[in-house]
Amino acid sequence: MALVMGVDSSTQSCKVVITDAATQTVVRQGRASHPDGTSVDPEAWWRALQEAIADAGGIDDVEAWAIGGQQHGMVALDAEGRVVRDALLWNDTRSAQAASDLTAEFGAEELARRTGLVPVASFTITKLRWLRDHEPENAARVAAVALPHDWLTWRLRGFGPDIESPRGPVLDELVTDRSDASGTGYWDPATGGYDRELLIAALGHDVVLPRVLGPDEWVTDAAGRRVGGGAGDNAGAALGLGAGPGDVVVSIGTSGTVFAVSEERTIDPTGTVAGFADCTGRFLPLVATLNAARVLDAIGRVLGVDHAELSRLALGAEPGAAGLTLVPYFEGERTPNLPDATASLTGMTLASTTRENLARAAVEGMLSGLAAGLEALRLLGVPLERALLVGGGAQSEAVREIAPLVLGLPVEVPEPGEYVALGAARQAASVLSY
Ligand SMILES: Nc1ncnc2c1ncn2[C@@H]1O[C@H](COP(=O)(O)OP(=O)(O)O)[C@@H](O)[C@H]1O
Ligand SMILES: O=C(CO)[C@@H](O)[C@H](O)COP(=O)(O)O
Repeated sequence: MALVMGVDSSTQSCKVVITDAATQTVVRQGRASHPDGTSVDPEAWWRALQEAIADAGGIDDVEAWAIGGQQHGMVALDAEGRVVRDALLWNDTRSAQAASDLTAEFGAEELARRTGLVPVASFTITKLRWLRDHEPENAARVAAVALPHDWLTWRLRGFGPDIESPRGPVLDELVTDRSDASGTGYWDPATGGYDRELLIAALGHDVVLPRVLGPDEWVTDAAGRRVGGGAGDNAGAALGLGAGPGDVVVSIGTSGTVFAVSEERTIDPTGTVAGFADCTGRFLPLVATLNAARVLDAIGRVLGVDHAELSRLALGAEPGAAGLTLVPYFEGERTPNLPDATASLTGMTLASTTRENLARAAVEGMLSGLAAGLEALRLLGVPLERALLVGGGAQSEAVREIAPLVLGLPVEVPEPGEYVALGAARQAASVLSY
């Protein structure tokens, strides 16, 4: 039996699955936590990856691997391969002004046409502009820019700055895949090439960027094993789920995302739908919100209850929560683009202000952002027949029951599983020709 490893290095944790390459059956798995915060030292992800691999029983018997991960984070490296500063994550909104500046300089339509994206603070290009404007000395030291999954792939292949990495800082060995490259804001989904003019406009100078591996391309690690190009986490989930035409994946993790696999690339000059690529050679129109599973975590904390009790409370209230409405912009918001917004609770009367209604308003408010995303996909002509609900928030019974009402689509909840890591494992199996 040939074994392969797939990884999901997500916002909150690192998950590893080791599967039978022929059947995709999970043989072993492991996980480790990531630190909180929107600005993180990538070394913490590297330690978590090693911990999760150890938790999964090691990879000595694995023949190929691939890593999926949270998208967009800026991992800036100097000429020696050292990280220049903590990575700015997809949910760090400090680059909101940089996003507006870049949009003003090039125009939303042109950027959507050239990259599939209209900049918001989540995208890597805005983080590079922020670095140029706010930390010019750090910006000047940047020799390469990678994304979280690119950097971890590079480290696990045996590259890196220190004696721990005997293969040395070979920046040209950085690789990525189409899906994550398409979230940078300086990659063109039409040509599959980087848009260096935009990169230079953002950072101020040219740098090494990871080579974009095609769906069946692979590199090797220090042990000679095949390594796939990996994936952004959403594209990884689409692959792991085997999502097809008519399916829309609704993922409730730290981010809320709705996305579909499409044969055609999408261009949305309003910026609501990101015109990402997937990791199989197709496209992945996607809408993302900054406020998803943590909305439930926050309201659970306020009510002093765990997830199970929060769910029970929410299901004890009527639809509409007697008019209590939570607009859950706790971390600002990305869709709609309101980086400085805060959350609000309205419709409070003596009658409506109950624990049950507050729990229900949290679930309904969080899902409403995703329903707006579905509508935006529908307006772009993406066929939507059923929703596949995944991510940590999908473990909530209340979310599962209320989702069809708010989303207005039949909702299927696949067997609980680490679909991003499973997608990465599927890619690893395919580079072994399974
Ligand atoms: N039963 C549950 N009900 C609601 N939320 C849950 C439940 N179980 C886990 N979560 C939440 O799901 C989130 C983690 O989901 P995950 O998809 O792994 O996130 P990410 O991919 O962003 O790291 C956490 O915020 C966690 O509290
Ligand atoms: O920014 C996006 C997609 O554009 C997010 O989906 C990130 O990729 C983080 O994902 P999770 O860790 O929340 O799953």
